[in-house]
Amino acid sequence: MSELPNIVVTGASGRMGQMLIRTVEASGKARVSAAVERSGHAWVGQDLGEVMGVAKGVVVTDDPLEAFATAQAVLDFTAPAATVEFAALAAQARLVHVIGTTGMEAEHLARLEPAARHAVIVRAGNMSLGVNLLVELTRKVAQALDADWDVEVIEAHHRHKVDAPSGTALMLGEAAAEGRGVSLAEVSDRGRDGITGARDRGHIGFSAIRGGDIVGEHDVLFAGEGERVILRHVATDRAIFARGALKAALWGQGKAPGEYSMADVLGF
Ligand SMILES: NC(=O)C1=CN([C@@H]2O[C@H](COP(=O)(O)OP(=O)(O)OC[C@H]3O[C@@H](n4cnc5c(N)ncnc54)[C@H](O)[C@@H]3O)[C@@H](O)[C@H]2O)C=CC1
Ligand SMILES: O=C(O)C1=N[C@H](C(=O)O)C[C@H](O)C1
Repeated sequence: MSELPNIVVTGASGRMGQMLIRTVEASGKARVSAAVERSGHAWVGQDLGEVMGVAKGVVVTDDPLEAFATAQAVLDFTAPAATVEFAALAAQARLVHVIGTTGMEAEHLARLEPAARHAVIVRAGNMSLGVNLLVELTRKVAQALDADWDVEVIEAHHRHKVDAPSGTALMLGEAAAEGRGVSLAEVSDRGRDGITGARDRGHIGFSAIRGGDIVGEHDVLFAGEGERVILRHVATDRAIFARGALKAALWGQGKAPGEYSMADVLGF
């Protein structure tokens, strides 16, 4: 019997699910004890050793309750409706729930609150070290520059991405708004089209590009009169998100119940 922490990966067959399984198994710090997919998915009932060539003996299940029963953490990069269901079950089992899922609306976030009263949740729209550093830099630059500098967050992702702006773009927009001491909800400009009128001073704009296999690129543009400052992160490998998620799962062990961010995990 292994002494390593048991980790469940939900959305096992997904782009991130597969990366998470490989990262956990290669880490030597934890083991994949269960893998969950949605009912009806072709992977349900299959051994990971057969479908992925790693974690032999782990049979993909569509029963999260059973999967969570013997684990210490769950890495969840799926979809908002699934994530809120997993949060309730993870709280019952007192697992650390690492949530990478983006596109969460207010009603989804509200459903995390009762779960966070009983268990540790670490949630971030981006789990990479570089992006979380960029968030801190964005807050600082926004603090230093006044509203004569227009802030625009520009992101690019692969053609399969279903939500926009990206979770990362929203984190960056929030950081810029915090730096300026304003509420993002009041100054956010999303999806300009047609005769929009001139740009409002102090607003924070968002633009989303979707195409090909782009892993994830984010620019925060501060556009002033006669000069521009651009902060940029480019992801070339999904392993950066998986490494952050595993770090969060290990960090969360023994912490008091509550919702935490990657900034907490990284000590920023
Ligand atoms: N926070 C971060 O660092 C990152 C977050 N993401 C986010 O992670 C999410 C997933 O991204 P991808 O892996 O690219 O998507 P994907 O579509 O490749 O994978 C999602 C997986 O979740 C599964 N799923 C959906 N509902 C389920 C349910 N009820 N039970 C079990 N499995 C279920 C799907 O079958 C699919 O295999 C997205 O919201 C994305 O934005 C992606 C990369 C990094
Ligand atoms: O869907 C993706 O792929 C990604 N999603 C996250 C987001 O919405 O920001 C993180 C990363 O950019 C990749």
